[in-house]
Amino acid sequence: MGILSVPGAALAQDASPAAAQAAKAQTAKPNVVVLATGGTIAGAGASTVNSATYTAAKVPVDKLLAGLPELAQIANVRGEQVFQIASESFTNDNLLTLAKRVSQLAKQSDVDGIVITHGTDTLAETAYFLSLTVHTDKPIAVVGSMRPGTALSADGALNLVNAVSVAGSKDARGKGVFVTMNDEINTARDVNKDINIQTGAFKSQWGPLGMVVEGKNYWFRAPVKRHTMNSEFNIDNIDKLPQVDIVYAYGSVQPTAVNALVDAGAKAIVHAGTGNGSVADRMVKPLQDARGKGVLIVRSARVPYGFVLRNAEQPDDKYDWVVAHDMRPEKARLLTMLALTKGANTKELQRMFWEY
Ligand SMILES: NC(=O)CC[C@H](N)C(=O)O
Repeated sequence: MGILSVPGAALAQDASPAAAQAAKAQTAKPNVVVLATGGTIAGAGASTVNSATYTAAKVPVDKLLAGLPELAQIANVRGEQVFQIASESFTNDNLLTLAKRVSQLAKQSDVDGIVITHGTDTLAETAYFLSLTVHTDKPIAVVGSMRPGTALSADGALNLVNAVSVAGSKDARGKGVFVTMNDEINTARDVNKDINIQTGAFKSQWGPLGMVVEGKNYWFRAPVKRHTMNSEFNIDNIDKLPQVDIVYAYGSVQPTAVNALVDAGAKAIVHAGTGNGSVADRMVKPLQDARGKGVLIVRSARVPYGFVLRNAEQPDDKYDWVVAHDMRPEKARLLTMLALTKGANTKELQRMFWEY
């Protein structure tokens, strides 16, 4: 019998073997908490043809869950409204609040898995932050949608059902934090929003871990990088994140932004370089000067795929710079902030970029 066809609790009154089995299946259902933060998955548009023109973060979590009776067949689900915002407005404080709540819930014996509903714009950042900071082997699935629930072919309902299904499954334990959208199970570390108008928006350059179909997970690989239980960062011990900013490279770029950010107190600057993390000739000295003032310099690339090699393009050893490996600038920023909470130097930060 498929997981979606387990009979309801009402049968538990009946003493027949089938009813007893059904009652057992009922009590054996995992307990999954859905933490809602907003985004399109909680969005609403004026008409069914509004797939891209709508207001995000409108529908409260209880209404979202009530609209999906399928969830009750998979898990005992309850919701909590943590925020109701569009994810481009997420702040470091939002990350801390959310991760601390996830960590608290993960410690509860009556919680088997956690789902976070989230706007898609910064969803991959939040997922990576959770995978770096929450110490648990319980599955955490971060999910959003590309179309509001009011649109034709809305994707949120199935994405959410799949997220609950993955978060409630035993075979997802110990595999970290996932992004479950468009039937794929991607690992938080690798996944990014690569398309801004289609439902297949989330991609990992190293491929998905697996797929979830009709309530069953099909795994093809597992993450090899450090996460959750094996992370040296623990959200329970982090109350503040340092200022780390990103400087974007482009033709004719000038040092204005780097200098302003150093003056504004940035503790590290992630340089989103061209190509293989290359740095314009006129930017090298300002970045070296920033490093001279104690600011960490992380060389990443604005190119979405591939990775940045140490001492290629720039003499990182000589300048005491760090390379972000395959981390996109916005994810490199998160790891750098966390490293700084531990007082990491450039050598330690570089080690972290290889390991996480
Ligand atoms: N598809 C979405 O969720 C995008 C909506 C909004 N920009 C957000 O990230 O919350």
